[in-house]
Amino acid sequence: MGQRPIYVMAEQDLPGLLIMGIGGTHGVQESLAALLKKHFSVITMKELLENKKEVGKKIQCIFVSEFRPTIDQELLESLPNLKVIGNSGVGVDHLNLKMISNFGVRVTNTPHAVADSTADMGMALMLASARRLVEGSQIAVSPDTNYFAADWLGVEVTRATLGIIGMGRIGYKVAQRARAFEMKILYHNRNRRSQEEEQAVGACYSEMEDLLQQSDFVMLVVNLTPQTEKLIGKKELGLMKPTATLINISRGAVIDQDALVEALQNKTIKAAALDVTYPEPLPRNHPLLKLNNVIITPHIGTATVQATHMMAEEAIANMLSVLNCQPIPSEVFPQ
Ligand SMILES: O=C(O)C(=O)CO
Repeated sequence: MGQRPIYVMAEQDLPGLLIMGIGGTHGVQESLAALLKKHFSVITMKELLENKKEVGKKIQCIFVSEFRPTIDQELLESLPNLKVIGNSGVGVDHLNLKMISNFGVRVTNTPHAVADSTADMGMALMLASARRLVEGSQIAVSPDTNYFAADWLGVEVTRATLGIIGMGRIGYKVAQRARAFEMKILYHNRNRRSQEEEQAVGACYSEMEDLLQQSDFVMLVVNLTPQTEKLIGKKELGLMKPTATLINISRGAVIDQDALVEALQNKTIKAAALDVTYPEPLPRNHPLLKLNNVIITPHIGTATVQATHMMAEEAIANMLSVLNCQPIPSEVFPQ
């Protein structure tokens, strides 16, 4: 087959792309915008709102940034030529997939680009909690210099038991990392991994109950769906060891937060390390913020230079596939 000619399109001929985050471009760094501009005629929310009728017609794609903005019926009605929403990130719980598909619009996500950075975050939270990094850092910079390491004993992650709930791409990457720490790895997932995949990381499939009872660290890596909402509640927390730590890198709503506060206050479990909460950010008077056995980070699982770029690249590839009627690498369907 001969090589296809490459057409360089003039900017005005590029497909219109609306970039959505807070305030349109906010959160989409300059270099990212430059990357998107290579393939699309980039339109901000401000520009759309200034001239909905004319600008709305040009938009064929929406790039949804990590700020997870709301895409409602009114917006979709104003974009008659919209074909695809390219979500930058794997979780699409902020999108009403059924409503969007009723408009004949495809949704794509970026499961490959997020996997390493999110798995790293899970490990970082586990280590930080086990070794009391946040408390240690606060002590080290406090006016009190009269402290002893023996007062700040942590626990070792090495050779501890890790229970991974959700063994998709990210969960599996966590297992690969945990193997290097010689951890005993249990996992629970809708679908069991193949024997080869289990053996490659030394992970054993486990029922939820057993996993919760045996693990020193329980890490949540599931998607938020109606089936996983409040997956971890009072009963599940009650099954965990009093010495165990709960780590969440999925979505806040996967945990019944009131039950978690109670479990942490009553020392039903030892600690929690959360990159995600419900809502985000938590109200400043939320009881979780007052507990010293909790580490909370502001949903930064994919907040790395590399992941941000890879996510944009994966989203671009997805959106261009839709526009060019080619197989779509990562399409999300309504359940
Ligand atoms: O990819 C996502 O959806 C994330 O939230 C990563 O933290």
